[in-house]
Amino acid sequence: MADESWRLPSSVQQLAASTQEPPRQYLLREQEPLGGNLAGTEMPEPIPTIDLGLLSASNDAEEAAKLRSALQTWGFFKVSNHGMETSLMDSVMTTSRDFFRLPLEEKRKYSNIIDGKHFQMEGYGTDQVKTQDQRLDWSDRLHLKVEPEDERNLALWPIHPKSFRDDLHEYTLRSKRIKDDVLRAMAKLLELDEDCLVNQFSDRALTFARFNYYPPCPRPDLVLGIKPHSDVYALTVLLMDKDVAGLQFLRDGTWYNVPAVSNYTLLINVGVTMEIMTNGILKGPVHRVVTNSEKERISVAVFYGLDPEREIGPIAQMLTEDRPARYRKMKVKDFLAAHFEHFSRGERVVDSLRIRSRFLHACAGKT
Ligand SMILES: O=C(O)CCC(=O)C(=O)O
Ligand SMILES: [Fe+2]
Repeated sequence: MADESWRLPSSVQQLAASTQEPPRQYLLREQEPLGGNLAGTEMPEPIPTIDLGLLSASNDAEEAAKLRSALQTWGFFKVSNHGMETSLMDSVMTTSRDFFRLPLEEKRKYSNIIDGKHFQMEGYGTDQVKTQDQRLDWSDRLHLKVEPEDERNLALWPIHPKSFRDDLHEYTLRSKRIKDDVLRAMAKLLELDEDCLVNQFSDRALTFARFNYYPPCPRPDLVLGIKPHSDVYALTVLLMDKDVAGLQFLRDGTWYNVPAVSNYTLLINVGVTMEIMTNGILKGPVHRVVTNSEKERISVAVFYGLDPEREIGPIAQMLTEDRPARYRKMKVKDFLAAHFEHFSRGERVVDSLRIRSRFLHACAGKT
């Protein structure tokens, strides 16, 4: 039988502890589609920061203008005055760190590989390896479905550290309020009904939490923590490591470093689902994570997606005669499956959904 062991890469954390030479599958190729130089450029301005309290309580015009500019220029921004206590963010970070410090056998109880061979989206491990020549990321992760709540697979929710489950539950309740406030502010900017975007997320909508762990890497010049991608869901709320930087966003062909700041930061970014729903007005920015030779790094991402059983496509209120649908409709679960195929090849799923411009012109010409 053919050797299929390449489908089951070892934990990167374990690899990092035992090697000075990352294996070939982790190394950047000569021709990288989105640039092989991993040293990013400093952002030309501080990360745009939106006072969410001010924006949602009084619809402050200055904050709304800042949000518009952040969305147009970067597709991501930091939120302040968001109602999430520092102690909760600290707890989530500490619990995440404690989880990754557990012995491998303990973490493997939550493995994303079933029966030693089948990959599932949820659980502890690495990304799915689909082809033998796929470039691998220098990170491990724990990926959990948080909503719908009745679909939580608690067998994959760690019981050590003890506070893990409660912290995650509490954290995602708070994070949901932030997501709703951001969606309302975005709807206003787009001149939609205030609840138009919030209402796209029914009680069957998906929420995932992903705990990313990047061990120190002996070759940060050649190895990425996460390959370039746009997040597939609608919105991401990212809790960043306050001590170690690594995240970079691509803008006009340049990779910009998101600096680490000394207190906990919640970064919000648009994902491809939102790009499609807004008919391309909002863009899911491409980002990646670089590695660090000395320090480990942790981030916690909460992803907000739609009900997998519904269709994804531009929302009706975003379409006009001058701006017909740019993306074809598709069932959300098929769209997500297509995304994971594209991601493993370092491509963006949204490009495959685009309605070709010739067709667009033909539609625009119709009365
Ligand atoms: O670790 C980070 O800062 C970003 C992680 C990320 O891009 C993701 O989980 O999709
Ligand atoms: Fe991401």
